[in-house]
Order: sequence, then C-alpha cells, then structure tokens
Amino acid sequence: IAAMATLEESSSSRLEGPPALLLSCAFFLCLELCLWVRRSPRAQEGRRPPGPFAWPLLGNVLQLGRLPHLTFCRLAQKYGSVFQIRLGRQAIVVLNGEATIRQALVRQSAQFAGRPNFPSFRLVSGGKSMAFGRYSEQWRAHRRMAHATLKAFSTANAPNKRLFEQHVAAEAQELIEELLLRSAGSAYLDPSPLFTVANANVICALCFGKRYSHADKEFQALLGRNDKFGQTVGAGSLVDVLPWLQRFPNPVRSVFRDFKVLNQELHAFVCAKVAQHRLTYDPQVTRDISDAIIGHIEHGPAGAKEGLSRDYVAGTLTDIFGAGQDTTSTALAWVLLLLLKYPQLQSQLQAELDRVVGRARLPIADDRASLPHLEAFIYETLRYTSFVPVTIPHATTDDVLLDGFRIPKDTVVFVNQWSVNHDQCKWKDPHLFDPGRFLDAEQKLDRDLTCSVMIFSLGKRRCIGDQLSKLQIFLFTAILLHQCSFRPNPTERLTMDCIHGLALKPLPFTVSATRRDTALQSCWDGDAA
Ligand code: HEM
Repeated sequence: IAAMATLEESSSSRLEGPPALLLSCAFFLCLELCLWVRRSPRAQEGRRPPGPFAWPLLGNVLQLGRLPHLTFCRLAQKYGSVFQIRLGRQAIVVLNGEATIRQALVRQSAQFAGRPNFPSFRLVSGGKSMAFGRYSEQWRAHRRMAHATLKAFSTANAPNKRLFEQHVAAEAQELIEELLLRSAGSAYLDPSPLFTVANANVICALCFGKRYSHADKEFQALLGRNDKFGQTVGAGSLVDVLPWLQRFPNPVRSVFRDFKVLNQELHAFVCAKVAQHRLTYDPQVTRDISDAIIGHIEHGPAGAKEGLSRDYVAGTLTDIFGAGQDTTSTALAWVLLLLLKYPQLQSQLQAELDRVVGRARLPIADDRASLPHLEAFIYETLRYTSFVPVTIPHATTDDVLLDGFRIPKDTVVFVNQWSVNHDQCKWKDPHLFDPGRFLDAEQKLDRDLTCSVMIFSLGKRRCIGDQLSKLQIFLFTAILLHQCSFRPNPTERLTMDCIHGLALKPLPFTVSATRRDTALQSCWDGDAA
C-alpha cells in the first residue's frame, strides 16, 4: 500500500486529471487480473512439479546413486509420478508409471518428442543424427525415411523378412562355432564380445552388405567402446549438465573425450562405406540400406523437398548401425546369463524347441507362434532386466500441462521405463524372474501383457528397430538353445549386478558351451558340400 501510495503521489505530480485516473484504473485492473489468474483452478493446476531440495551448483547429482532409475522409483513414491530434480543448473522432469508416461508420450506426443540441446547430442552421427536430433518438420521426414527403410529390409514383407532371417541364422551358426571352439576342453569364455560382433554383423549386412570375422581386431575395436557411448548420453550422465567438469582432469572429462573419439571413428567407418556405395550406385539395383538411403536423398524427388542434404545419408546410417548392434547384443548377454541362472528353464526351453521344431532343421521365425515358453522367457528377460531403464532424454517442444503440472518448453524429460516394468500394481512380485506370468491357464502367450512391457519407449520417439530386434533376439536365442547347452563357471557368482549407462549390461561372466547333438552339424556340412 505504501508503495502504491508513493507511486500515486509521484505520478500525480506529473500526470493530471483523466490520464492519471485512467492509469490508476488500468493498474488496479491488472492487479486484480493477476490475482484472479493466480486463484483460478487452471493456474492452480499449472504449478511446477514437486521434487527434492536441490543444492546450489550440483543440484541433486549426489542423490542419483549408481542406478538412477531406482532412485527415481523411490522419489516417485514420495513426490508422485511426475517430479522434478536438478542436475547442475539443469531442471529435469522425471516421468514414472505407465499412465503418466502414456499420457505424455502418446497423448501429448509432439510436445514430449524433443531432445535436449546437449553438446554431446550434437556430436552424434556427424551432427546429422535422427535419434539425437531435435523435433522439427525436417526431423519427422528424416525419421519416416529411416523407419521405412529399416522396416523394408527386415520385417515389412515376407521375402525380405526371409532374407533377414537368413542373415541372422548364418550369424547364429558362426557364433555357435566360435562359442564351441573357445569352449574346447571345457574352457570358459566371455560371450559378450562374440555377441557384439554377431549382432553388429546382422546390422552391417543390412546396411552395407558386409560382415566381419570374429577375429577382425579393427571391427572389435570399433564396437568395443559402446559402453562409453551409453555412459555419456544415458540419464544421469554428468557430461552435459556440469560443463565446468570439462575444465580439469576427472573421470567425466575422460568419458566425454572417449565419446568424441568413438563418434568420430564410427562416423568415419560409415562415411567410408557410403563413399564406396556412391561409386558403385546403380538406380536399378538396391543392394542394401545404404543404396536405399542414397537413392532417397540424392536421387529421389523427396530428399531435397524434405531438406535432407547428402550428409544425412551417413548420419542416418551411423544412427542405425550404432543403435542396432549394442542393444540386441546386450539383450542376448542377459538372455544367456538368465539361462545359466535357471538351468531347469534352459532344459524346458530346449524340450519345447525339440517338440516343435524337431532335430532335423533350425528354428525359424514362423515357429514363434508355436513356442510360447520361449517367447514368455524372452519377454520376461526384457521386463525383468529392463536393460534400457530410462529412454534417451527427451525435451518438451512447448509449454505443457501434465497430470496438473506445468512444464515449460525445452525442459529436459527423463522417461523411467523401469518404473513401468517393476510396478507392483501391474506385476505380481515384479522383483522375481517368472516367465510363467506371460502364459495363461492353457499355456498360451498373453499378448496384451507382452505389449505392456516397456523397453522400446512409446510415441514419436519409439525405437524404430523394435520389430527387427524382437525377431533377432528370438532367432538367436532359439538357434543357440536348439544347438547348444550352456554351463556357468562354478568359480563365479552369477549376479544380476550391472554396468550402468543408457543400457544396463551384465558384469563380465564366463560360460562353457557344448553341442547338444551332432546330427544337424553333419546336415549343414552336407549342405555346404
Ligand atoms: C532390444 C533392442 C533394442 C532396445 C531395447 C531399444 C530401445 C530403444 C529406446 C528405449 C530408444 C529411445 C526411445 C526414446 O527416446 O523415447 C530407442 C531409440 C532408437 N532405436 Fe532402439 N532399441 C533396440 C534396438 C534397436 C535396433 C536394432 C535399431 C536399429 C537397427 C534401433 C534404432 C533406434 C533408433 C534409430 C532410435 C531413435 C529413435 C528416435 O529418436 O526417434 N534400436 N531404442
């Protein structure tokens, strides 16, 4: 009141008569309007999400712990399914639980389809990444093209699906040979590097029409740095939120430096492949995904219209190659670890395969519908491990209201998929590994339940490799189990503890493989002859 009086006094000394009265009226009207807006139910709804106290400089960094998704679940119990934390000075909204995540990613899909403007994101795929690119009309065209091309070369139609299956089956057989060779004399081996090469080869064949030997050291080195990628871009990474850590030697700075190098190397590998393809490009023959993307961007009418320049060819291929090999190999590492942990399940699944497929041929995609126990085992592995616990960070593209909370444009959003797959209201004893939860009384697969496992995210940023990887994981698992039995190393403890990044990876473990019978081996040898 005193302030208003002063204002009135000083203004009346300069303004006289009706203008002063008008100004005062306008002022009180504005004041009243502000108070009304603050009191209105909509504004009450639009408050910022609650969250823990954030310390200056660090925010909630020290509370995150080694496994941020578990911290987020605990915070969600206290603050609700939408809450806010700070990492450094960066405000981050964390979404938990199926209802909230669906509301955001599906019903308000465009508003939650952005990516943060992080320095690390701008380095991916030569700066032309679709996966890490910001949401725009051009991005939509980019994604449409990448998705349609990937689908066309894997699951879109029967002949291409068959070709894809053949790639996977050939890689699975190579993998088995390597596993057996290295298990000779009951030796134990670390299977993860073999899984990485085998899965990368599947994507490499699709993208570039080429595969590499398990002995190829350069290819192994290229793939061997995947962990560093996930540690930089995963939720809870400090690289982008504490930029001052880049100024002096510390582990975060080393991770970021490795990240730059690995992105350059991966992109250079892809650029060399694209250059070779350009030299031999024939519009009449589409040999692989590289040809299809070169055709679309450089030779088709759509590329220029969509604003996709030549650089987007290598950008798209680096995205597909990068995203495609690490995730599926991690899934297989978890599959094998769980088979070792539950040997009786291994025998049951082998019995199901023998009953349905027999011993005279290898399992194929069409067997999927007749192998409910194997399918249930795979879905439970995806749910239980939730090995991509939090998606790639999202960002809001506009001011939004979610569950009554106001979230401004350009806010970073973490989507906690783990919270969906371990929700006690949805899953009975979610902490237990129980493939039977996906089977009904007649031992048929419960499709609705399998669809509600959230590991490929939802909405406009949903993984474009979801169908392909489900088929690939199925084929690898089915062929490995059909052909081999796996024994854990008795000197190691089988732990579900993991290395954290964008994907959770099992701690290194070793295994010994034996061939189940030799009948099929001689059948292959006969085919080869
Ligand atoms: C089991 C295997 C896989 C899992 C669990 C997985 C999971 C995911 C997740 C959680 C995301 C982030 C979605 C988001 O930010 O909301 C993602 C994005 C993506 N994935 Fe996958 N993925 C897998 C395999 C693949 C494969 C095989 C490919 C390609 C061959 C692929 C290509 C991509 C691409 C390009 C994106 C970026 C999509 C976008 O930003 O619009 N993924 N994936």
